[in-house]
Amino acid sequence: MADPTDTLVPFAADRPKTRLSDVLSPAERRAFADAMLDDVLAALSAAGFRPRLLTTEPTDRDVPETVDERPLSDAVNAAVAAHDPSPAAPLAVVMADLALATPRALSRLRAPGDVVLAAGLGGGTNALLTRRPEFRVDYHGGSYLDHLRAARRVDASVREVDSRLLATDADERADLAEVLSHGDGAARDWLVDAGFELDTGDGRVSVVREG
Ligand SMILES: Nc1nc2c(ncn2[C@@H]2O[C@H](COP(=O)(O)OP(=O)(O)OP(=O)(O)O)[C@@H](O)[C@H]2O)c(=O)[nH]1
Ligand SMILES: C[C@H](OP(=O)(O)O)C(=O)O
Repeated sequence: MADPTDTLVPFAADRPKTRLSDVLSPAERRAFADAMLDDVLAALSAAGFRPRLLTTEPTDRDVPETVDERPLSDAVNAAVAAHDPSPAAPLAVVMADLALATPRALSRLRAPGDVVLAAGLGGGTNALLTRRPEFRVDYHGGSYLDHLRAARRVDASVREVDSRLLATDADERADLAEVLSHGDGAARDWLVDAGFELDTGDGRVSVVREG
């Protein structure tokens, strides 16, 4: 087993998954976000990562956590600076809504390189690992390309991890079909218990909610 890799897991505990407001109530969005976080933390631990929540408000989880109310990028960059990453002590950042992430897929973040990036659908950055103290994150608004540029600015080598399992984050209604189709953890169970089913009509599979 590789040395435990310190890993930040950003978690918007106070206002999760607003883009799912069309299908979930505020309480349901928090419950679904918690279920996905359960899955991510389990997969990280199974892969030898040492997670620390970077949360907007305290949680009652048995996981080390840092509470930081600042916007996502500011909070993550402060934690990166405090960690001072190096090849001997890399730092990973893995989003809490990667409902399909497996230990095998997450282990690919340990690829060689100064900065390892796993893209998210829609131009985001769902997971990364940095071995360079100068690298800083810039989330939202097509962050994947921003992170490629940020790596170049500090002359950091980049390894890109092409993984459907890491690229799938549950942001919008259409993503729920991916979780129902391919998930096998708490997030999928939550959707089934909430009455979601696959709608296998013509074209791409979507979801319907019974009851
Ligand atoms: N600590 C912290 N985490 C955040 C913040 N915003 C988002 N996150 C987390 O970062 C990851 C990616 O977040 P997004 O998909 O952009 O936002 P989200 O809150 O999950 O969903 P939306 O509200 O629909 O944008 C998720 O794990 C979020 O919980 C923030 O301001 N602070
Ligand atoms: C955090 C953000 O997620 P998105 O807004 O792309 O879902 C990003 O990956 O830059």
